[in-house]
Amino acid sequence: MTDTIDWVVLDIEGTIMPTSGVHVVLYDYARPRLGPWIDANRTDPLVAGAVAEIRAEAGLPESAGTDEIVAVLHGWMDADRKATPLKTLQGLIWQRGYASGDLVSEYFPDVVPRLRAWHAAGVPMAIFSSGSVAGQIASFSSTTEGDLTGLFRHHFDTVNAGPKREAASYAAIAEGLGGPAPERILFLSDVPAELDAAAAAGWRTIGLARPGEPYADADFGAHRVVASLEDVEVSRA
Ligand SMILES: CSCCC(=O)C(=O)COP(=O)(O)O
Ligand SMILES: [Mg+2]
Repeated sequence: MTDTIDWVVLDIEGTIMPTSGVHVVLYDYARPRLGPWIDANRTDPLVAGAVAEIRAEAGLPESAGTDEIVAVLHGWMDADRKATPLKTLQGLIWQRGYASGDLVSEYFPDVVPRLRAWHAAGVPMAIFSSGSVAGQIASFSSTTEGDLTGLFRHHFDTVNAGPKREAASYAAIAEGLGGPAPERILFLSDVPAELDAAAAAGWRTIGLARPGEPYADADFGAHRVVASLEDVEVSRA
């Protein structure tokens, strides 16, 4: 089946990048660098704002030091809690990691050929991920397939759109895309609750159930499900 659409919006983890690429490669890169980054960039408004949010969310007193803040952040990563201030700090650290050559993104093998084909066919694409926009752009700038930043016209995260499991976030993204009819936006994600929220906003949805990924055996309800982007056909006509 070919979906005739105006936009494709893609999730990252589990949809185009293996979960291990985020939870092992990127999280392990961030873990030892969080404390030093906070200490070295205390006056950066992004860092100061993130630290204030972490204190508030975790109920830490003003007197709590970097070690206590980092312990909270490690706990959130262990629990895969994608809290916005954590994603802000990770994104800054990853930006540096990609720029220095420490990090290079790797996607599922079907992803880059498919995205390049859609781009060549004039299909507009955007990303909606819990990873910060800064982290997203950095991750597409240095990949095993070269710089892929030109494939995407927009990037959305939990700051400029909202939580991924709330329909209002998808309505905000539609507005950010210039207000196409919601049924002309196709969202691709591995998480059924995200697909539910997109569908509640009137979007078209396809679930990615990739073998070996955490949501491979999940109940996708009424959402169409594929195992690879090779099984997704889109056109703008
Ligand atoms: C450099 S982008 C890393 C993505 C990320 O941090 C993340 O948590 C992925 O979550 P998603 O919403 O894409 O499943
Ligand atoms: Mg995902």
